[in-house]
Amino acid sequence: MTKSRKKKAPVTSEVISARKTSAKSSIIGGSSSSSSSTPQSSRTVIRKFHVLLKRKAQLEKKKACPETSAALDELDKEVEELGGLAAYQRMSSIGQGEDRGGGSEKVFIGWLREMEMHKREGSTTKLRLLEVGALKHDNYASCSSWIDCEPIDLRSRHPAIREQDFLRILDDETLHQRERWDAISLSLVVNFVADARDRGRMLCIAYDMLKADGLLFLALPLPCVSNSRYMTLEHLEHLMLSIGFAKLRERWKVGGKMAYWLFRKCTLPSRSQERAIVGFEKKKVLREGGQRNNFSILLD
Ligand SMILES: C[S@@+](CC[C@H](N)C(=O)[O-])C[C@H]1O[C@@H](n2cnc3c(N)ncnc32)[C@H](O)[C@@H]1O
Repeated sequence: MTKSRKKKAPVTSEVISARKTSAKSSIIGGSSSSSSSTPQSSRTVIRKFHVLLKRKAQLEKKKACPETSAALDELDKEVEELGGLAAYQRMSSIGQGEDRGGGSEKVFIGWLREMEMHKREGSTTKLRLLEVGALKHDNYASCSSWIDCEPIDLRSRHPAIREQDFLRILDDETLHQRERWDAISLSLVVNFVADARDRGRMLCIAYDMLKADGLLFLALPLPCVSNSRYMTLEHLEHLMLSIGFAKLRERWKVGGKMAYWLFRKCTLPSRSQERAIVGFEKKKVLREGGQRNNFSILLD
């Protein structure tokens, strides 16, 4: 008897392999059609994107053959019909505003104020912030007297947003990005990356780019940590520590949609200054149950 496979509900988090040039060109080249902009329709479009782009990322990992290539073309067409990354970004900005009562930056700014970072006001050096995955260019405009923000994204929606793949930022040596930033924001970006090892790599790149004691703001959809087979709040905290990030703040509520953390870059504990990846290089089931999602972050 054949076992009927139950379709898993898509996790809002597991999205596309935007890193890949092929993916980038097809997704970014979207025609920005797409539906109306009610919160409900924006969520539907986002969900459709996530499903399509996750399938695309899975196919891209397969060995090249005519069937795979035809299936990829078909997926590209469907993504294109939805409007490409342009439509995804537009819908994200609508949906997120509604769901969260504004952008994540409000949480981050609140924490920075609590830590009296705004008292840099009047001093000659502003807090240098790299905002990765910026839908808007002016999220931190209200703090421009003490925050100097550089927004970047895979696809820029404004001339002030630099088009840059964060996963490739260190390849460009002319930028001298290493240990240059006081703070980095990764809000709903890590979960956008389809590959678990690329997610880990993203966090390690953030570590390398921060100055000593620099701050990392991380925001994820809560189910990524509250309902994943492979991830718990505690596991995330341990993983971050093994990269070299100590938790300063955390915010989420039971039944909520979002989870936020603030980490401080600390000196790596081992003598060789290498990351301790033991326990984080392979997926391990941490939660049983049928209705779980598969979100994970791996280090190598
Ligand atoms: C869901 S939106 C989140 C936007 C915003 N940060 C927020 O919290 O509302 C994710 C954004 O991250 C961008 N993004 C994803 N991967 C990226 C990467 N590797 N480098 C730069 N931007 C990336 C996407 O293009 C998209 O605009």
